[in-house]
Formats: sequence, C-alpha cells, structure tokens
Amino acid sequence: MPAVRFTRRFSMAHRLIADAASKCAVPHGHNEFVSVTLEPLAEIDFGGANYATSFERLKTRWHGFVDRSLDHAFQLNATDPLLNYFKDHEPQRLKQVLVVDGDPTTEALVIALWRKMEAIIAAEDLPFRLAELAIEETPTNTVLARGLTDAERAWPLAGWCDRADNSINDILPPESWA
Ligand SMILES: Nc1nc2c(c(=O)[nH]1)N=C([C@H](O)[C@H](O)COP(=O)(O)OP(=O)(O)OP(=O)(O)O)CN2
Repeated sequence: MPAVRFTRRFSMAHRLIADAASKCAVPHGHNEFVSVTLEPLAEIDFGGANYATSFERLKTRWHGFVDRSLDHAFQLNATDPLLNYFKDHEPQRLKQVLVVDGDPTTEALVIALWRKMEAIIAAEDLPFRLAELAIEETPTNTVLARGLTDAERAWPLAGWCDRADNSINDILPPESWA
C-alpha cells in the first residue's frame, strides 16, 4: 500500500553535557528536517478518492506542533544548569525550551517525536501507523527509527512527549500549551 511521507524544516539549538570535553557542550544550532512516513491501516478505496486521508488532515496538527513548538526551541538535558537560568530569569521563554531525560541528542529527539506523533495519530483518529521518523540534523547526519523498543517506549523522557498537544517540557502545566 502506498505510504505518505511529510517533511518539515525547523531551527533548533542544543548542547550535550554528558561528555564535558565534547565540542557539543557549547550551545549551538542546526537547521533540521523531520520526516514522518505514515502507512494506511486499510486498503485504499481505489476508483474513488484514491487516498485513505487527505494530506491536509494527516499533517496539519503535526506541522502545527513543529512550527509552533519545535522551531527555534532550545533543547536541554533535564539536569542542565541552563534550565535554572530560564526558570529564574526568563520564564517567559520556557515555552521554547525542550527538555529530555539525559542529553538532547538527535536520537533522543527521534524517540520523543515518535511518541508525540503516535499521540497525535491517536488523538486525530487517523487510520495510519507511523512507519518511520527521521531527523536530518546536518546535511551529513541523519537519525531515524522504524519503531520503538519497549525500553524506548518506557524511557521517562517526561509526559510531554506522550501528549498530542504542543508541549515540549513538563515545567509548564499541560493546560498552558493549548
Ligand atoms: N550520536 C550523536 N552524536 C552527536 C550528536 C547527536 O545528536 N547524536 N550531535 C552532535 C552535535 O550536534 C554536532 O553539532 C554534530 O556534529 P558533526 O557530526 O561534526 O556534524 P557535521 O555535519 O559538521 O559533520 P561532518 O562530519 O563535518 O559532516 C555531535 N555528535
């Protein structure tokens, strides 16, 4: 069955602090592309609309999340002291701070976004399954998944990634992301 793939561009910044000697311990940014591949759960009714669901219905909520929340977010480790800077001095910017358990690598983001996309598919009642999610971090580095392991599903990235809203951290309450 034909699958569909949507790609969206976003800008981000992050820093990786687990390896203090890494060049990535200094905040830096990338212009990234996230692609999702969706497979219909049932046969397409050929001879009629010739699609299972319109592109617009499939991608509007997902791209809204990418544009409103992922684009220009600063991705941080939950233990990064920079998080306290934003909490104490610029709390109005917390909506642009994405937080994960451990370093905000592209691998971590792929897992977090997989879970977010699955939450959106369920909330929208889309008759599709997520077959692949890829993030092109740089023109020469791409990380992708074609499913999650039980450990990746249980990884306590935090509640935000399992909700179909625009949340990217759990510092702010769920109702603030509407
Ligand atoms: N496994 C991971 N390793 C690294 C990640 C990551 O997300 N997962 N991220 C980084 C940094 O973000 C870094 O900025 C990327 O650096 P680099 O590989 O040097 O990127 P380039 O596109 O410049 O690579 P070239 O080899 O020059 O093409 C580091 N590691």
